[in-house]
Parts: sequence; structure tokens; C-alpha cells
Amino acid sequence: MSISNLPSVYLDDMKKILGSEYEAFLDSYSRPCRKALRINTLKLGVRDAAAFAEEFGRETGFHLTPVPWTQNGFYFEEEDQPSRHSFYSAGLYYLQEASAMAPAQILPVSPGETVLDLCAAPGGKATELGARLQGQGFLVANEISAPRARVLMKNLELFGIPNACVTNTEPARLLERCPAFFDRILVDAPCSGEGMFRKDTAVVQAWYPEKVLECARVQREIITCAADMLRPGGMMLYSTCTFAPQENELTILHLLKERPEMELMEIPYDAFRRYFSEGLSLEQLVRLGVLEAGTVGALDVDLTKTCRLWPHKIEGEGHFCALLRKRKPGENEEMQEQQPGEAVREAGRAHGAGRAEKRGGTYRVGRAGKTDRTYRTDRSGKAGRRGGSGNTSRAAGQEKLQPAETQMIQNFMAGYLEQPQPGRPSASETTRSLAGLLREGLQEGRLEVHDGQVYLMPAGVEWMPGIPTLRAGLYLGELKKNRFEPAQELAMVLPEVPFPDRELQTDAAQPLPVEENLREDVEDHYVCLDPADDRLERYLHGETIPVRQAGQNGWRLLCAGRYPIGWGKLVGGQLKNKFPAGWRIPG
Ligand SMILES: C[S@@+](CC[C@H](N)C(=O)[O-])C[C@H]1O[C@@H](n2cnc3c(N)ncnc32)[C@H](O)[C@@H]1O
Repeated sequence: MSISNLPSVYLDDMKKILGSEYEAFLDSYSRPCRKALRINTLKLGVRDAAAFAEEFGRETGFHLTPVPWTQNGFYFEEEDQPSRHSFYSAGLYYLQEASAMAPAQILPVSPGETVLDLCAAPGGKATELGARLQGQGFLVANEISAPRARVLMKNLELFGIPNACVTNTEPARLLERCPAFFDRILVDAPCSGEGMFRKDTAVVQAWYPEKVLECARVQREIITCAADMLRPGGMMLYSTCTFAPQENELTILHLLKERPEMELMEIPYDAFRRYFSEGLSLEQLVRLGVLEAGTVGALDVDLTKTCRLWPHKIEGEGHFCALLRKRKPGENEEMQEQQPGEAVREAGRAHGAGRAEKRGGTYRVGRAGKTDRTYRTDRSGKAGRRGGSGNTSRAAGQEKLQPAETQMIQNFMAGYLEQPQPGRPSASETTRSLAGLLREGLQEGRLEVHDGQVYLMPAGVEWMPGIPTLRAGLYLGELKKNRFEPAQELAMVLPEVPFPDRELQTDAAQPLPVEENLREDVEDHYVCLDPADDRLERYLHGETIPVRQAGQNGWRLLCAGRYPIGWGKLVGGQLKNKFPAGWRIPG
């Protein structure tokens, strides 16, 4: 990127903000942008980043270096082309710019929490938040744009997140249904994108000076709605990929004035101090002419608690992050006086006690482990999920699952949720716990069927109609005349093959000796190919592929190495392709 292509108004502003660092900042435009990927911790454990980089690098041929401010982010080299590796189709990682990994890293998220990503498409942060829940709790990933919401849904499905709901609505409408509802909220706001200028010339071309204030107006609305959806005691992370203070520190200032119950938190700098810089102070904002000097005296806030990521200081693009918390009632007097509305406070208290309930019936939430397992939602039907428009309500087409049907589904799933036998090498901890969660869901009978489509519902959540929803619960497959046809979404949440040492099929024509530790029932469930086998690529294009005939004809989970990528039906040494048309990679 040449500096001569950058708007002069933008450069003037940057010079004022950066002062003596301006030249170094300009130099960063002549440095290449490093590409990065983030490992899906639902599917792979990363305990020691350096060791993982080496081991996974050996397995894939990638040249990986840890991104220092994340636990599971790695730079790769141009030649690695991880999007073309079969592990990409197994959902083992997400390609994401290194600075963009920061917001989801900074927001503390633990299994069991109720989390909202308010501006979520295409899912760079939502996939990480979902992975961090480790199947427990609930993620609502919302996106205002319908086409982008569909991309978001696909990415969450590819990541195998079993407890996510994808909604497609405006923040204000979501707020009507969910006041004081979420434990954690991420607001990765639409912005003027100045921090991406180095990486993407299209963003430079789309920029104009007024865009900064236009975005700032939208951000103020979004962040205020988000704060009202946060339960007292909950935390929110606001981020942008721009440098303009009007979209960053001033948006935070606006929120703190409008919602005094919100407080700015120190970003845990122990982990991040070396790489991130402080946000601009009130005095700096006055010097820049974006804040009136007269207002500063009345403000009691330290905006330097926010943080900025600068491309001349780190190997990443420009970002801004602010961590906020909503005080609980009684934490201070001022907050109690100005809490926005009695209803919100009521809902928040109930939620704190383990169950949120808004009277009038817009929503109720029972926490995991409760016997109340009703779950309601607007859910798009088959056509909707594959790109149609309508959201059908739950009542339409809902059927009762017969005990024999439940049994059939349980039998089908059981083959893929086995615990490794004692003495056999075991799958990763994460994988085993995910298998446990699925088994638990089946045992608790959290299955629902709509127009023949079977869903596994997250534990103890009830979601009332009224929110346009693309996906809620995990789509397991379809019931057809006493048959169960598994869905791609199910393939993506199934654990890795629980036999790490199993030999891989390398040649369809050459039968492998049956390994000692391989039982017939395993042969009846999986086809595992070497991750570099070109039959995987052919499968991803939609072709039928030849494989070794082992066990009976029927459904097989095709795996890249040990990691599932999709279904096929084995018939006489041919694996008939069941990879959905919408997922196929153009040939
Ligand atoms: C920076 S992007 C989000 C990127 C995403 N968090 C990720 O990591 O992949 C901002 C998103 O906000 C959405 N958006 C635009 N206008 C909005 C509005 N008024 N309210 C809520 N979201 C909006 C955009 O469609 C866009 O997908």
C-alpha cells in the first residue's frame, strides 16, 4: 500500500494523534501484512503455543509462529495456504487477522455463560466465543444483514459449535426481548475501517471524511442497546478497527454518560501491556479538538484504560478495544438512581438468581441443569436455512418425536460418541467432553422435531418467538420413512475419531490389514483418509470417491485424518457424496 493512495484528511488526523510516532506509523504501510489463523479449541487443545506450532506445523506443513497476545492464534507464511488444506474443511481453524483476535481474547468468557455477539458476521469473534463456551451455556450470534448472517451461520456450523443461536435483527429489537439478559456481550461495531487501510485498498476507497461521524452515530445507538442487554455484574467488550477517536474513546464517553451504571475496566494489561497501547486521554481528546475543554472538568473517567493496537508497534492491523462492566444494584448510589427502568432491574435480579424472566412472556431462561427444558424460537425452515427468506414459527410443522424415532437417532449417534476403550490411546480432552455433552443431550431427551427435521436443544434454555432466527439448537438430521439422514451440521460437531493411532486409508484399491485394535463397528462408521489425499478435495467438490470397502454398506463419516468433514454413503467401494451443495468448494 502506497501512502500516496491514502486520503489527506485522514493523514492529517493521524499526524495530530500520533505526533512523534507518525513517521513510524507511515513506515508500517510499506511493511507486508502478516496473515494468521486461530485454532478451534473445541476441536484441538493448545496448551503450549510454541509446542503446538511445531507439532501442528509438522502435521500440516504450515510454518506457524504464535501471535503473542492470544493463546491459540498463529501467523503463517503465504506459501502455506491453510484455506486449501483439508483441515480447514474440518473446522480446525479460522483465518483471522492477528489484531482482530484481541477482542474475543480480552473479554473473559467461561463455559456456562450466556453470551451475545451483537455485530457478529462473518463470525471471526463469534467462533472464538463459541469455542470458549466449550459446549456449555449459550451463544447468541446476531447480525443485522441477512446475507452476512447466513455466512455467520455457516462459519459457526463449520466450527461445530453446538450451543449457538444465529439471529438476524437490529440491536433495538433484540433488546425488546432480552433486557438485562446476557452475562457477556461483544460489540464489534461497524466502523470506518481506518485500521484496515494497510490490508485492504477497498476500505480506503470506501472511506470519506463524513463517514467517521456517521459511524459514530450508529455506534452510540448500538453500544447503548448492548449495555441495556447486559445483566448487572456482566461484562462487555467494545471494539472497532478504526483510529478515529470519535468512533472509539468518544463512543465510550457517550455510553458512560448515558448509562452511569456502566464502568470502564482496566484491560488485563499483564498479558497485553507489551503489545497494546493506552487509549487517548480526555486531555488528548481536547488537544485534538474533538472534545470541548469545558466538559472535561465534570468527567470522572480515565479513558486511557481503553486500548489501541497500532500497526507500527505490533505485527497486526489497527484496532481499538474497551472492556466495560455493568455495576450491580447497590454497588453505588448514583447507579441506583439512574438505572434504566424498573423492568430491566427486575429481570437482572432474577437472572442473577439463576433464572431470568421478563413478565409478559417475551422470554424466559432456565439455566443449565434445570428440568425445565422447553426451548422456543422462531426458526427458519429448511428453505430458509438454505437461503430462503421466511422464518417459520416453532408451532408450524412441529411434531412429536416417537420413542422408536428417538431410539433410532440415539442408535445412529451412539456409533460416533464412543468413549475409547481402556488401554487404547484416547482422543483429546475437549473431544471427549464434547462427546459427553452430546450423549447427555440425548439421554436428557432434548430432541425436537419440526417438519421431519430433528434438533438437539441446548440445556435449559427457553427462547420465545419474536426474534428473527436463522438457527437455534443443533440440527442433527432428517427423519424419512423410518430412516434417519444425518446433517452436515452434525458431522461438524462430532468428535474426532477416538483412535489416534489408527492407520489411514491411503489407497482405495489396496486393502489395509485390519488393525488389531480396530473393531468391526468402527469400520461401519468412519472412512479416514490421509489429510493430503486428493480424494478429500474431490469429495469437497461434490464427487463420489472410491474407498476401501470395509464393513457393511451404509453411512460413513469421512474424516481428514481423524477429523470429520462430512457424510457419505458407502456402496460397493464407492462413497456416495452427501456433502451439501451449499458447502461444496467450486471445482
Ligand atoms: C466489524 S463487522 C463485525 C465483524 C465480526 N465481529 C467478525 O469478527 O467477524 C460489523 C458488523 O456490524 C453490522 N452492522 C452494520 N450496521 C449495523 C447496525 N446498525 N447495527 C448492528 N450491526 C450493524 C455489519 O453488517 C457488520 O457485519
